[in-house]
Amino acid sequence: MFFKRNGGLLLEQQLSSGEVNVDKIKLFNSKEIKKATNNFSIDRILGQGGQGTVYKGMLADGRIVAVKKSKMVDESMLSGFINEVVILSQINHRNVVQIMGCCLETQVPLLVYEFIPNGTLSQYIQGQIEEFSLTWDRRLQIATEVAGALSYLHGAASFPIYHRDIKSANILLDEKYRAKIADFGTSRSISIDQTHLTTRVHGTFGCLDPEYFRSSQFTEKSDVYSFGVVLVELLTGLKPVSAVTGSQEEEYRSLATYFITSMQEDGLFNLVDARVLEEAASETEIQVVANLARRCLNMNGRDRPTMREVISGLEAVQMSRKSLISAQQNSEGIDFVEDDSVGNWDVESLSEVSASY
Ligand SMILES: Nc1ncnc2c1ncn2[C@@H]1O[C@H](COP(=O)(O)OP(=O)(O)OP(=O)(O)O)[C@@H](O)[C@H]1O
Repeated sequence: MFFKRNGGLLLEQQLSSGEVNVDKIKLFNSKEIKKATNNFSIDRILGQGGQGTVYKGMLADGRIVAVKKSKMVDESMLSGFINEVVILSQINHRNVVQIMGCCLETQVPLLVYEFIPNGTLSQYIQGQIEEFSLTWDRRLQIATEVAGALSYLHGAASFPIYHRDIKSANILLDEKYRAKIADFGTSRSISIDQTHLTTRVHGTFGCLDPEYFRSSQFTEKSDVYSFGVVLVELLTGLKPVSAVTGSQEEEYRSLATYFITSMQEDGLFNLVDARVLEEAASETEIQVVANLARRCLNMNGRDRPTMREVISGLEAVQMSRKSLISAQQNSEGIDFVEDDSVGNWDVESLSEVSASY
């Protein structure tokens, strides 16, 4: 009965139509999941989101998993769950969280993912996890990884997939602090939704493309906008939306607007996180990343870069840094391994290319 009510028939239909990668999706039984999560014990809760609660669990074979339990039952939310199964089953990318299967024979549907141990990017940016602060190199690496995953979703997968809710709270960090994009509940693939038109606007305030908000037309450039907000968070260490202090009524400031205005008024460096200012080898590095972020946040989607362009901008900064470190080690007489990918990057060549980013 629950299997039917939780969209099991819809999933079976997708399975038989070949839209779901059957090898990747295991249908778990409820006993297995109850045992794995110690009957959904409170001390196993990893986090709570709009769609439900996520628990840590251990399967009988010893694998550690994250189990998302929906907080519905509202019929309209069911499609979000099945949607996430269908989309994730088709994605194979090292920077996208892997789905392992689902369980539909419980009162509410359950999704089972690989467990990602180091929390969310937003927790680090906002200093909620104090024992580890993100270096400038790690921030650049995370941004490049997320950009790589989005570029894959937009173009390299067998058909385009739009995430539609990119934000630092949906970027998980693994044991080596590598990024994994999570939460595909509202994502869409073009093969499922040919029109790209949606009646309900999905996304998160502060991270949502204003053009999509006006038109209800979601494009790959809407994900690019949300990525721009993440890039600004990494540069500044600020939240996407924050309450304006001292205001009588509830007033909120959008980081994207604040950032663009500050750049226009030559105030970029007042906004940049202290750690980034300290660790960047030159202001040009920060300027290149800030210019990229500004372009991602363009009001007009057509004027935003593709994720591919964003990757080459970020890689230019990373290569310039690597090249600088090699040169420093060389001048200090430290042995270093020649890295051909680095090339002859220096601050000047980065300055030259910075205009194009
Ligand atoms: N695979 C995972 N491994 C470890 N922790 C996870 C995993 N998936 C989710 N979490 C934790 O659970 C929290 C909520 O997850 P998620 O954002 O997917 O839920 P949601 O209900 O869909 O949220 P949203 O409000 O963004 O729609 C995350 O912020 C994270 O802390």
